Amino acid sequence: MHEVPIAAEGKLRTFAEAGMISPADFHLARRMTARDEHEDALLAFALATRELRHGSVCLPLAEAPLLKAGLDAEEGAEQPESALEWPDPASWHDVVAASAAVADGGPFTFVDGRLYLTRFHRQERAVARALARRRELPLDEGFTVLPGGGDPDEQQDRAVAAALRHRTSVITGGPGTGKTTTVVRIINSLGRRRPVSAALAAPTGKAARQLDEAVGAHLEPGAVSELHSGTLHRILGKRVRGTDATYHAGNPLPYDVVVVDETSMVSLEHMASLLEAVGPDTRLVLVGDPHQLRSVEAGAVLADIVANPSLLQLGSVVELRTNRRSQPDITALADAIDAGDTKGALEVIDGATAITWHDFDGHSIAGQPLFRSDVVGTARAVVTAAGAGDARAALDAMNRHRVLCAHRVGHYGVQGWARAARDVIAAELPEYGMARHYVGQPLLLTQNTETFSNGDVAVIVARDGELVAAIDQGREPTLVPPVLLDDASDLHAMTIHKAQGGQYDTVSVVLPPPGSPLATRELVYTAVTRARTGLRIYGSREAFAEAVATPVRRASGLAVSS
Ligand SMILES: Nc1ncnc2c1ncn2[C@@H]1O[C@H](COP(=O)(O)OP(=O)(O)OP(=O)(O)O)[C@@H](O)[C@H]1O
Repeated sequence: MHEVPIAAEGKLRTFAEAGMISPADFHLARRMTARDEHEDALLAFALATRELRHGSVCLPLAEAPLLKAGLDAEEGAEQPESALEWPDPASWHDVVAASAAVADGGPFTFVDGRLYLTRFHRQERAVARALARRRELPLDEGFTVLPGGGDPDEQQDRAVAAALRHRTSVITGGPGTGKTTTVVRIINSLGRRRPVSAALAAPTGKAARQLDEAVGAHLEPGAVSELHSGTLHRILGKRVRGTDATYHAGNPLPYDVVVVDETSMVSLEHMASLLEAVGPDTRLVLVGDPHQLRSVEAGAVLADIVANPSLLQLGSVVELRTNRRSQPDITALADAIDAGDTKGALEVIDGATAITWHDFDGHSIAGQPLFRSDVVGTARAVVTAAGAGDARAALDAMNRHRVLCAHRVGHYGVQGWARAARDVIAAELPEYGMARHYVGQPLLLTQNTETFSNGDVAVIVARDGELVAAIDQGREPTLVPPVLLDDASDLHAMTIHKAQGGQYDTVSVVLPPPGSPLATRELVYTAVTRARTGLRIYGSREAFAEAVATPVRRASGLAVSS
């Protein structure tokens, strides 16, 4: 049974009962519109705020009847969605267009059949305008593409050439396709003429650090005069959330080149701030994998640009396709998932040696023999290294195997699988999990502080007879007293969302149950591409097929504008 706002009547009540709008959507829509607002207009406004919550920038009104019950729907709907009575399309359009809420200065904006919250429409226009301005900038023909050190790769050559030639370029590709390698070549090629100042940005502190390490280690001497790296927030000079950025149109970023990694996770709002702050003389290189899960907040600008490359100059969007890191079966599976080819994906799974399928219906996690050996083997290696005080080796051992779940709670979720893992390990390793902190304890940090970022990983190690927490921050882990990590969560399992940007030798993916609103193509793609050499999939074939057939819909005007 879905929560239904008491004040909802008539059509709004029916839609709330069906899980199509939440009480928050209803109240927000009501608060922003007139008391006597037409019922159908109110429905459109409530659906637009719901879609925003789910990551879309706008609601294309004509597509509203295709919407499914909310992502936060946990149980079956009282009213099946199919029984809902949608307003007649033409009169619905007219009623919304006539509402005072979409008039100039109103809280909503209705253009070309797309209904926005005005704030997001403004951000989208700002992104579109900035991209259009940058599309008019001259091409730079004078740079020479430096050869890469590895095997010939035509796409990588094209990507380097595109970034040298165009002020704005986009380099896409899955894990291991050479995105970082290409960024190094771009900066080295630019630096041949004169040393360049460069900023390396990413949506998370962890991704920014990884980029900094991977790129910094391979730059040619003298290629850069200055190299800054950090979260997009930090690079823009936003110290605290909500405060004004140091860099903006009136005070542009002082770099020759700005590289943004993991751009798929950048929201519309952050992209608007970034584009505003990048001056015409600064080269902008957006790097990422548009097939992954999107940003938590609204917008999917990277995917929009890939869907509508005319937003940029011709030839400035390049896709890298050769994965040199992951085992070929895993790459083949990722390709089939990405293509929405369920049958092909299942064939890859059945014929693969590196991938195993395990039917799981929500019962007896601990009864899965491979799960037992995966988690016990990993824990044994972590505990041995941690007991010997070798923090680096303990953290590396943690990357041997990772359990990734779609859900947070329940039998299919992180909670259930982490508990099962702890129990299975504790039965084999004495003292394991017996205290608040113990040798070999794997932790996921959930806060941003001066020392560490949300998403960082740590392990408890023994040093000189005491327990210390070693945070994985590059080659040299940072050591802190465990008490500083009191908010950390147990890392015997983690969500697929949190695993974005990371890779592990072997990954156990726990699919959501059939019918879960979380089951999407991007979720499964993100999960399987976290694996380098081995992949176990726990779930039902029905749930897998359902997810592969369900690409995430994120509506925006950018993807369709010209
Ligand atoms: N042309 C090439 N020839 C040989 N090896 C290559 C080539 N390009 C990349 N590699 C190697 O493939 C591996 C993956 O490359 P890289 O780290 O650049 O990929 P990526 O797309 O940035 O991966 P991720 O998204 O996971 O960070 C690295 O070990 C890199 O050295």
